[in-house]
Amino acid sequence: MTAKIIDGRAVADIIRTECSVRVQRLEEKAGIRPGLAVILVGGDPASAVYVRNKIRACEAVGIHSFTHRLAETVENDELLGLILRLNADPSVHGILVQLPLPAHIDMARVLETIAPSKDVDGFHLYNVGALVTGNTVFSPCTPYGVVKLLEHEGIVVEGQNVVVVGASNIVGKPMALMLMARDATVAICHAKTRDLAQFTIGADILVVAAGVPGLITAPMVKRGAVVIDVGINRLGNGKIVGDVDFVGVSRRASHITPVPGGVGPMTVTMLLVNTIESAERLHAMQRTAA
Ligand SMILES: Nc1nc(=O)c2c([nH]1)NC[C@@H]1CN(c3ccc(C(=O)N[C@@H](CCC(=O)O)C(=O)O)cc3)C=[N+]21
Repeated sequence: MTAKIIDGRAVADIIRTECSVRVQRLEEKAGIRPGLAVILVGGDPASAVYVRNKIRACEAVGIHSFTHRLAETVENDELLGLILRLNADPSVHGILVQLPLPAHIDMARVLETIAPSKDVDGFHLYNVGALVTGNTVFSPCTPYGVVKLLEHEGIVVEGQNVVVVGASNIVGKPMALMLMARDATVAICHAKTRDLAQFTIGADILVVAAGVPGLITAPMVKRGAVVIDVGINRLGNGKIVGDVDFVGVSRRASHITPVPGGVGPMTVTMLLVNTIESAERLHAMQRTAA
């Protein structure tokens, strides 16, 4: 068997076109342009590239972007003060603080200061709780992107055995919750899991977000499985690879996502979707209040 390669850029393009239409409609009906504020602390080159990509993606669909670059040495209070001002700014519908943050910054405090109604990453505890209980406000962008990729490929989740490798707050845990909400049977594996292969071999759908290049090899994958690779690892030679041995696993899986060009472009796209949804929701709330 040779797997179908799921083209994340193509699906992202379709959704971005839908985004442009929604932005235009909001402009015509309500005179509102969705706005996203991105806060970047420090000069990490990878973060700078990601932020630039997010800004470019916003502009392409007509979302207003506001970038705030703060020094590596910024004090907690200054960052928190900026967030409070953005919370109160009616032209801002989404606030994203690029992670990771420098060690002296209290990340939990930062995430809890973002107004839940503008938390387009879905990292605020309120939004985490909403996701757990099935009252989702904002789905975290990467797992949301995976769900949309599966939908676009016509891959049924209900009743399937899904294994998520990686238990981070940003990907693994919300991914498991979102798939449970869609009636999959979900197991989560992590760095302390004994005999990882014993779990992965049973997966109809295998989602890998461990950050370990080459972690998943062909013998660990069931024939005909759907394999979603969330990993992004930069090797010594500058090459970017996922967590899955793409060539080997392609011979066993029915579908596989490449890196780059798989989940990554979807992450940015779902940020756009969340920002537009936020603008629509905040606008509807203001009308109710008026
Ligand atoms: N508050 C916050 N929210 C985030 O969503 C967030 C973050 N912080 N910190 C960093 C991670 C990483 N992330 C990616 C987004 C897009 C690609 C992406 O577009 N990748 C392309 C290009 C890969 C490349 O060439 O580097 C691809 O996979 O095809 C990757 C990674 C969002 N993150």
